Amino acid sequence: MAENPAFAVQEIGQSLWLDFIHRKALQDGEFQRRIDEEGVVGVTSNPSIFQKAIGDSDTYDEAIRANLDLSANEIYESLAIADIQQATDLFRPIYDKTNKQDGYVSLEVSPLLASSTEETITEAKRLFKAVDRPNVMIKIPATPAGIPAIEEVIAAGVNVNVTLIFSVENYEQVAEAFIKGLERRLEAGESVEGIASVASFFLSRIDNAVDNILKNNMRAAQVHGDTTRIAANRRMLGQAAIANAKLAYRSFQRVFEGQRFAKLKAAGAQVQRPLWASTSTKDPAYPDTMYVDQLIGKDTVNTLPPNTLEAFVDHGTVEGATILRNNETYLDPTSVMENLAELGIDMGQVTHRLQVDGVDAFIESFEKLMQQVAAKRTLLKTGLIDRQKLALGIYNEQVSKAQTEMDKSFIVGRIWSGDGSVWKDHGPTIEKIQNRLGWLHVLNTIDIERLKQLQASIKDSNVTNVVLLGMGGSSLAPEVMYKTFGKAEGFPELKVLDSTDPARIQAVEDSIDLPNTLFIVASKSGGTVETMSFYKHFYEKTGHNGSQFIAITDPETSLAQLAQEKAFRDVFINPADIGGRYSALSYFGMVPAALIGIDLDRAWSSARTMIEANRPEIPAAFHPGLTLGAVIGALAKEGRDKVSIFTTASISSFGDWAEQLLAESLGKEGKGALPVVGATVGKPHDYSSDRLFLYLRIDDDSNLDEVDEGIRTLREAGHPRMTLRLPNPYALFGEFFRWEFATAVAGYQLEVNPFDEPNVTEAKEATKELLQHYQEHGSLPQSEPFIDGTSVKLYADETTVAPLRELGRAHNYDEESRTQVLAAQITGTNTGDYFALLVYLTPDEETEAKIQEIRRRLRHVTRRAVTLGYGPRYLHSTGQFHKGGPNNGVFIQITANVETDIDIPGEPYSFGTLFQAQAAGDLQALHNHNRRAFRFHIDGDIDEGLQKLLDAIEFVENRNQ
Ligand SMILES: O=C(CO)[C@@H](O)[C@H](O)[C@H](O)[C@H](O)COP(=O)(O)O
Ligand SMILES: O=C[C@H](O)COP(=O)(O)O
Repeated sequence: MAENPAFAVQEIGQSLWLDFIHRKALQDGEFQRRIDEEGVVGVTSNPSIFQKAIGDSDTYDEAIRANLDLSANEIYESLAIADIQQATDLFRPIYDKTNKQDGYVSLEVSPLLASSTEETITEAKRLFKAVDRPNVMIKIPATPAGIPAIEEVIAAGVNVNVTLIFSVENYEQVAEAFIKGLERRLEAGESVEGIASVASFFLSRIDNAVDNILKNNMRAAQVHGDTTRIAANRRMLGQAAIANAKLAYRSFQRVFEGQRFAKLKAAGAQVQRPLWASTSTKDPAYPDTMYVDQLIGKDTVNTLPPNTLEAFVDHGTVEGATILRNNETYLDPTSVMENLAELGIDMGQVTHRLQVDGVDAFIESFEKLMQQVAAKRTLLKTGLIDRQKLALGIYNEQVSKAQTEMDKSFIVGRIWSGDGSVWKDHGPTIEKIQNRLGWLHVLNTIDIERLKQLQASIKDSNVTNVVLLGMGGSSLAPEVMYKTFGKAEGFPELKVLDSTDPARIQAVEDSIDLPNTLFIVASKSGGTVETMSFYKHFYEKTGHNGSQFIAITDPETSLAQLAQEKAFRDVFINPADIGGRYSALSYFGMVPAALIGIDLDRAWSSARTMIEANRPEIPAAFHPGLTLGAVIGALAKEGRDKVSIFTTASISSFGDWAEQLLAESLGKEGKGALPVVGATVGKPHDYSSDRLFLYLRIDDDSNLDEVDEGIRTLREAGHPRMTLRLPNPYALFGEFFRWEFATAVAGYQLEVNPFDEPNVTEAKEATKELLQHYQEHGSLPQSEPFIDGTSVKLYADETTVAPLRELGRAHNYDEESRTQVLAAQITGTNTGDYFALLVYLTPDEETEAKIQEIRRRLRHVTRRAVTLGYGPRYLHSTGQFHKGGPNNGVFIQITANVETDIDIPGEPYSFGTLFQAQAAGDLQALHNHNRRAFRFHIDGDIDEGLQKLLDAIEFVENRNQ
């Protein structure tokens, strides 16, 4: 007997078929290898198999792309038929060699037709013709509607694989239908030769169902302490399926060795072989080849999924025609059935249910596949798949694992259905999260027609400027839009005011034509101190002219009320379930977009395309939001938690928006991924191994080649990278959504709630207390600098200073030298640390250039990530991460004296005092979290002061050389 069990069974008269199909395996030689080495002589497919092949892989993308105008069903059919044809051609030599006994490939009729005889008949004949190969078998279920169809289709000369058979009675109906079909042919004078059929009898599902009942029985018997009953039930575990198949085989022998069939046989008919299906063991307690070893018999087929086939080839046993025998483990089938009946198990009922469920499961797979194909078609039409490129090197595996896990946990579907438990297990947080998912539904909640009317009313009007007053999520997206698109012809300019620095407020005021300016007061809460202070200032400046104001806020906020009282020009009430940083596509982003003349239809269509491409039907492997989120989350978990975002020139402000989204959503509970934005692309040696690079590029942007080159060099040096190619700037409206979705997904990965910002309020509270002190004492509290130079003073708490002194000593630094103390801090960081420059200066050109130089040099010297944020703006963005994220930040707060000041109408403090109190409040909050933070206060010329910081960096650089 052959040594390989897969060939040995053939000698007993059993054929092994493969229960699997996939284009890749057809093309890369896997099928041929299985024919050659594993004795495979046929193939079965079903809707679940095609769902996995077509729906869950990218192998078919090219073929789908070539058929984008077809319906999902037509696309599926063209793919399936092409695979079946390729497989039939591959197995044709076997078909010829075995004289039409083997070499068949099965294709199932749509499971949606399982309850209609007529439609099944038509469909089976149509598919048989469409595949157009003699060795194809059309699969028809053995349902009540299927049985008459089988007879009819056999009579028409079609090869049939009857599927979903679970009971012996049903098997006998199938055999009867087959024989009748052949008899009709004989009667009609037609040939019965070469018409092949198999009857697919399912195994593991029967054991699954019966074992469940037995185990329930055992639990019940346990309650009564009935050990005899427990034992009787236990003895029957794992017996039902094999016993049932053996009984079916007896029927087979009776029918096909009987007189009636003899006549057909004489006319050249083949027997309808029983085919064992559902043969992978589902209960890991059972041997993985039990449905193969025990069911070997002449004139049978066993169709095996790849794993089971491999297991059988590896360690299967072939001990003759086991189907005819019993042994100590697998008992006599008749007695098994009697025992099961005695234990109250009605096999008729069990098998009937299994067939009904089986049809349903195939329908489910089929429908899922249709949705996936439709979604894939949409996705391919958008070009999004081709435009997202992962180059993650060794991290590929983690990311695909994360994708698979999320697919299995239905994360995308659960997010879309508003399931807050995706992020938190239980408790009131779930409800809070559920009230933060409105960004998913902007297409239904934002009234674009109303925005178009607003747009029309502004175009060519006397409004020359729009000033947006708002912080963080209420201002960042409009800023990106204006910086990217500018203003369209006939529309006003947009200025974003998000700083309490009096010089900046003055600069805005000086740059506008006040009477012709429209102010947008944008605040979700309606109570943000900066925003409302700006409002008070400009409301007074306009001479209390409410018609120069528009409010964007949540329902029933004090701002909504104010807008009504002061007769604002317009009020946009935003859905309350959209959090600030997820509000780009809500009124917070779209009202300013309308006012600067952005093409709203184009913007909305870009957003819509992306939103649809993120629907649950899109498989995890291609899902744009899930993929980006998986990359960010999985790499952060691997220590690549500094997310450097680079863009080409025209969309360079996108990073500021994404920075808030990622930092504030993920930086909490000591975890997070730190966005690093606005930096120049460095050389590989500027970075250590804590980076992930995310690159957004516009296809024909001005500096494309330069950035491409820089990024390529980083990738070649082994840094992981994901590139998102955008066809034009309007694609940003889609990106807003992709990044929001991705952030929600990364929040799931990092097990944090991505919709709250628990640590932002701490700086606010500290600021409030300082302002209270100011009110009571006429000045902000003063602390003692630990280095008191003439042009620069350094302040910090003892937790920050003590280790610095120690480090300084180790390096023989002068404890009183500012440069050397700073140098100690610059030198004294650990792997994974980052620097944050928190700048409370007015960013004129010269200052900005110097700060950028500091940033670049600091990165170069330390290879640490260096972030840059202007206060108080960053408080509404990275401020959350600084305090809530991991304690690996070193904070250098840069302040200066306020030269000119502006009063805030109705408040006892000025903008200048507020600005200073915000800096001091944040420093205090950082210290409260034991962060290494110090204040670098410039007392005099800014440029000179900043030079001192550069000197310290240079000092370290020189020491390093
Ligand atoms: O019907 C045939 C062969 O005719 C098979 O393709 C059959 O559908 C499969 O073996 C089963 O669906 C697999 O079932 P299971 O292992 O998932 O329980
Ligand atoms: O990111 C949001 C900012 O903290 C501002 O909040 P707000 O919209 O309630 O004014």
